[in-house]
Amino acid sequence: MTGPFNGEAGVRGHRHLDLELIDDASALTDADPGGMLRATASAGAQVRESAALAAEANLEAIADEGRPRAVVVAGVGTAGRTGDILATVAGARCPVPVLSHRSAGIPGWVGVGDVVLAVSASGRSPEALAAAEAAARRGARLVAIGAPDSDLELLADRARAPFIPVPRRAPARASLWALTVPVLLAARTLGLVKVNEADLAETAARLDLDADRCRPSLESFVNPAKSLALDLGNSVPIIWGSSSLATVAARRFADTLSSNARYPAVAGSLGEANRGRVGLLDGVYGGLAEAARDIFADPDEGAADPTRLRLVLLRDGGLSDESDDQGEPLALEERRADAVQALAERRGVRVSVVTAEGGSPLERLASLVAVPDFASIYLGLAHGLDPMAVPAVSEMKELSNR
Ligand SMILES: O=P(O)(O)OC[C@H]1O[C@](O)(CO)[C@@H](O)[C@@H]1O
Repeated sequence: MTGPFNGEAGVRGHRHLDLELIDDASALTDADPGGMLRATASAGAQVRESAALAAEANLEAIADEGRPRAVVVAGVGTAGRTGDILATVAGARCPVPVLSHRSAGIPGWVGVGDVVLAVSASGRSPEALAAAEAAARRGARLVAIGAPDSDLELLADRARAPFIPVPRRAPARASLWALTVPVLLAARTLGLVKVNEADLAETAARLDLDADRCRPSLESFVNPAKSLALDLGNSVPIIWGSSSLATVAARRFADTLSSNARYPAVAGSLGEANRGRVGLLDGVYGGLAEAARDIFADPDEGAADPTRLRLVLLRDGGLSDESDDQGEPLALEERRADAVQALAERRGVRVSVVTAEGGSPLERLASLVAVPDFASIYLGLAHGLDPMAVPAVSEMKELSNR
């Protein structure tokens, strides 16, 4: 079926990629009525704004009792991703465990001596609310991060816990940076992560620069997000990160591909994939599909192009300390990334590479997130989808809350 699909739940879209739309800035704006492109372009501003908002919260209160036993970041979806970001930015040298907790409440062992960061963009996810309540009840130190005037703020007030507001900007995935910066700054107050003012300023500047390079008025041959979207069109993306930092970016890309473009994606760490999932390159959507493809076939004569993988390799290349046993040596990560590219190319599987830029881990992460974020939106728009509204998510909430 290539025509538009109008489902019961207001699902619209088409299987083919609308190549003309991609390079028509005003058509792109019309196809994005909720302003997802604009919201995503605010990433740099989010970093600056949330750093200022965090400075106004009384975060020092959580440092009075000294270093915690563990930090639990409680939240789901994008809010949950901020815990992964904290863990990777804190790195292998982080003196205490950092746990991303993605279901309701908090683990049984959490109590006095631990810190719980309850994160929810809307300030009303049952998971984050239950975590905040449980943390207060068990005497753990609590910081709440979410929408102002929300249930979460109320809970924080009641528990006399610091609250950092996240200006409302639906949907949550468009607020990644507004959610992440308060999490990092709370952890910095506890002495767990090194993020200084220059790192924040440079990260914000990097996000601004990438938003400019990915703007709708810039055509696909010079716009890295549009060209990545075109690379991925009608493929099954496999996204592997070369380092732990790049793996967080890979998982974020899978999140935005599924929500903005409604594409399935396999995402993970190359360090782990090379012991198993790398076998996908040999399989029915990998080498076998490439071998069966007739490059001279005329698509107008009904020759079906098999569904194929597209490998997206997120390469970090950041400085890692090879003088001790903290984390993996950079040379090994780089060798693995070169190897998987060679493996894909030998099988005819096409590869897109995004390479991190910048000095600090936060800026490098930003450089691996920004272009893929925009690419997922352009890909959704090219299929006639509204990247902002995901009917299946609303329908799921409605059906499961009955
Ligand atoms: O950050 P919140 O508002 O708690 O929402 C959690 C998740 O739930 C969703 O709103 C979907 O229901 C996601 O978009 C979001 O990441």
